[in-house]
Amino acid sequence: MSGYFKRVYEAWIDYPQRVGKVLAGQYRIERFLGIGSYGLTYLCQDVQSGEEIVLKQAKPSKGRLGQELLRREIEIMGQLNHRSIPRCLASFEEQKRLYMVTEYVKGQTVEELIFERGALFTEKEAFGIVRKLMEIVCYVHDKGFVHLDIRIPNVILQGERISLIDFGLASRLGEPAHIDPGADMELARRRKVEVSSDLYAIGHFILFMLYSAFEPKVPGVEASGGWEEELEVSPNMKKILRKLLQIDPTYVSAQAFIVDLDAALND
Ligand SMILES: Nc1ncnc2c1ncn2[C@@H]1O[C@H](COP(=O)(O)OP(=O)(O)OP(=O)(O)O)[C@@H](O)[C@H]1O
Repeated sequence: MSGYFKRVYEAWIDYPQRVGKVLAGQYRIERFLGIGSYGLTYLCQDVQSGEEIVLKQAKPSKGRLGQELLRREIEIMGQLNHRSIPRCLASFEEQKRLYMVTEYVKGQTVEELIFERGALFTEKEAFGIVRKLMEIVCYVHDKGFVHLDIRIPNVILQGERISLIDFGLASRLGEPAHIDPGADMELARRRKVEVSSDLYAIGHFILFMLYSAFEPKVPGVEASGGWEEELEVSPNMKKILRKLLQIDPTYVSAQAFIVDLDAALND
């Protein structure tokens, strides 16, 4: 199939289901939340309990691979039980399509806060948020998994509460990594099934928050030295960031990072 027809075909089969449709006789679609690499996500109402829930469907164009990845996500989420991770409530198949039902997390993603609401994070706020995030990340690691997709769209804030969502790429530690042989170094650092991949992703997560408050000294002119030149980061936090981002030898565990983080936060 030519590239053009493939794209048209995929857009057609991946077209979101209509608002108001009831799936499994229980979940009424209220709003289409988004389409990711492998799934379509809806906000639904559970007509039995009245609760809002999130329904994730494997992307039809991804065929068996999409179904397999969703099955994996269901299996992993079923092993996680933490108040800051949406619980997997059910899964079902309808018309040969697999669905996962999870709790709906209210609030805004860090991506929405920065890019839609214009939120500005100070260094203290950014590292304070990451300190809370690390409690969730440590729980995931202690359970024997890595998330592998810690990014600003996957962290939701609601007041003081913080949640980590989207376990679509999560893997069990020790499993082989699924890295495309053509992947660049950046992607390989994020996708290796190792704790360091989550820490590397957290380094970038922090940079996004710090850049929210960044104003170039000369408007429109980028510094050549990247974040180390552009951002005003305290020496302790800079050392931490260099380790997270693997510029300096990285942390051996999430716990080792937390020790440094706590020391810097209490400085
Ligand atoms: N449990 C949840 N509670 C609240 N919002 C959620 C939940 N799960 C997903 N979302 C939201 O639904 C939207 C789509 O999410 P989803 O994870 O399917 O795709 P994505 O993040 O856009 O892409 P990808 O899966 O490729 O990372 C996002 O805006 C996300 O914030």
